[in-house]
Amino acid sequence: MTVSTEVVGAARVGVGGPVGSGKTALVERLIPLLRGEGIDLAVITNDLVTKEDAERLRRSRLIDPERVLAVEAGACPHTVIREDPTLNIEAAERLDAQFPGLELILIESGGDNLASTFSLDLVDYWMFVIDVAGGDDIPRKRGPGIIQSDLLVINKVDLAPHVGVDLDRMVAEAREVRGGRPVVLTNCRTGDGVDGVVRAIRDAVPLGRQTGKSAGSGSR
Ligand SMILES: Nc1nc2c(ncn2[C@@H]2O[C@H](COP(=O)(O)OP(=O)(O)OP(=O)(O)O)[C@@H](O)[C@H]2O)c(=O)[nH]1
Repeated sequence: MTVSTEVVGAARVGVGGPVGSGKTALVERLIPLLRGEGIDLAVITNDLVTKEDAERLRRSRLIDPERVLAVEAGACPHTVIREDPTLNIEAAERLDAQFPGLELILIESGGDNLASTFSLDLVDYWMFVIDVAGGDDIPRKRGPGIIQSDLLVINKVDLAPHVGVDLDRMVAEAREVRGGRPVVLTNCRTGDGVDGVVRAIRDAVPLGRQTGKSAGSGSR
């Protein structure tokens, strides 16, 4: 049997995590690094009832403002990335149609709780961003975002000494509950560690979305 591998759009990478963990800050750091690697990029943001994150990215001038689309998620941020991702899928298809050759779309979820996950109908790969100020017991709580994500990003490592967090223990526990799947440490204030997120994406996600085979870690 011949398997078709026609490219039908950009690869889609989800960025989820609790409120204020640094998802937008991470996206702001990822954009120049990914573009610097020559990747044709766009971004979708999800906010509750505003377009604030999209407007922040457009204002930043890190990327052509037309390449940033906003989805208003309503009361339940996880609904539009998991139970019914239609709005996000439509936004991704609009970007694919508007920018032929688009290779990668970052889809930032609205801030949610430790249980939020992405539908593999929407994304090829997703990361979950937590921060050390949320407490070093967060990995031990084994929320689905922490366990199931393709990549766990522990952000705000600069704050560890200020909030009494034992970073080594936090990372060890995160690795243990994730069964060895990747964990990256970042400081999105300075950009430290963000190159590790780029490497993880590049290692796991074929650019462009292909029919006939599953991309990244999940099939859609
Ligand atoms: N010290 C420190 N602050 C950070 C870091 N990353 C983000 N912040 C700050 O944390 C706050 C929240 O960052 P955002 O990027 O808005 O977080 P978010 O996850 O997108 O927030 P929501 O979309 O509201 O869920 C901001 O004041 C950032 O400046 C970091 O690595 N270190």
